[in-house]
Amino acid sequence: PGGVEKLAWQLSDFDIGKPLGKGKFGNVYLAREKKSQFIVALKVLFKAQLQQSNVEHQLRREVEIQAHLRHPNILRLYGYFYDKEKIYLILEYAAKGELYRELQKNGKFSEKQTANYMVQLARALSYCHAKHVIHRDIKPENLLIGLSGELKIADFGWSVHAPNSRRRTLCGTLDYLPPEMVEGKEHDSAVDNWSLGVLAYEFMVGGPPFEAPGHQDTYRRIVRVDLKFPEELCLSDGAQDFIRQLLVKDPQGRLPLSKVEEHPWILKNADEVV
Ligand SMILES: COc1ccc(C(=O)Nc2ccccc2)cc1NC(=O)CCSCc1cnc2[nH]ccc2c1
Repeated sequence: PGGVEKLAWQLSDFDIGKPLGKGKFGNVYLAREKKSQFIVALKVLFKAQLQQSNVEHQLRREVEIQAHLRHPNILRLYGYFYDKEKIYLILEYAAKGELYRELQKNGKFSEKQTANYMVQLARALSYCHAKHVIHRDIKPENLLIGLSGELKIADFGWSVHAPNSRRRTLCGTLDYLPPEMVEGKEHDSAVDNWSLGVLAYEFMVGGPPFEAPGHQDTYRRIVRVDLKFPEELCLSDGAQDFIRQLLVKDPQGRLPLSKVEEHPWILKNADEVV
């Protein structure tokens, strides 16, 4: 009967389409829920692999966190179901795909495009911080683009409740991590403010600010906040000031997310506040 909350989803409720991506724990497929014809992304995770990597608790926490997040710039997790060997995540489908492909294709974004993305990210992160969720992994690979070109923070493999000092296994790139995290210190939501600055730099310059040949070199550049703007790029003073206000060693000294939309460079370059 209509209106009765669906008890549990199952695979036969969906038509499976093309693969959207291959992840560490499983693959993602375009899918359509048969009754409603609603398009989703179905992420298939293998229980065995999750157990081997001992990340079931992380997935459980993430599903718990995601269930309460509803924001236009945060990719939705609509639900999940499982069978004997797999867990299926029913995710929002971002029709315009992965942001880093855009970045690779164009090399870099304009100051206007970047300012608009900064506003959207600041709103999504403010929303998360209000719910005491810090993302800690804001990088181009974790950003998707929705049908109307809006940004969606898409991967919550590392979101935790703030404050947190759990040492993050530095397997991924250090490029987006703030000094306090690379130094393994206690960190709070200000880590996301730092990442916003790294992203703004990467969007307008085409590569992350502290890129270096090796881990150690990147580490040193981050803890020294060794920030340089390529002369030939003629990045506007406003853009440089915006980035400098976020890439501050002292977490408390970083531009608060609530002040991002008031920054002169944002006011000048972002489209009217919707
Ligand atoms: C809210 O989102 C997520 C929530 C949880 C997880 C996850 O896997 N958690 C996990 C897994 C194992 C251990 C611990 C935690 C992943 C995502 N998000 C994505 O994976 C984004 C790309 S898949 C979707 C999607 C959409 N729209 C697209 N358009 C083009 C490609 C594409 C791809």
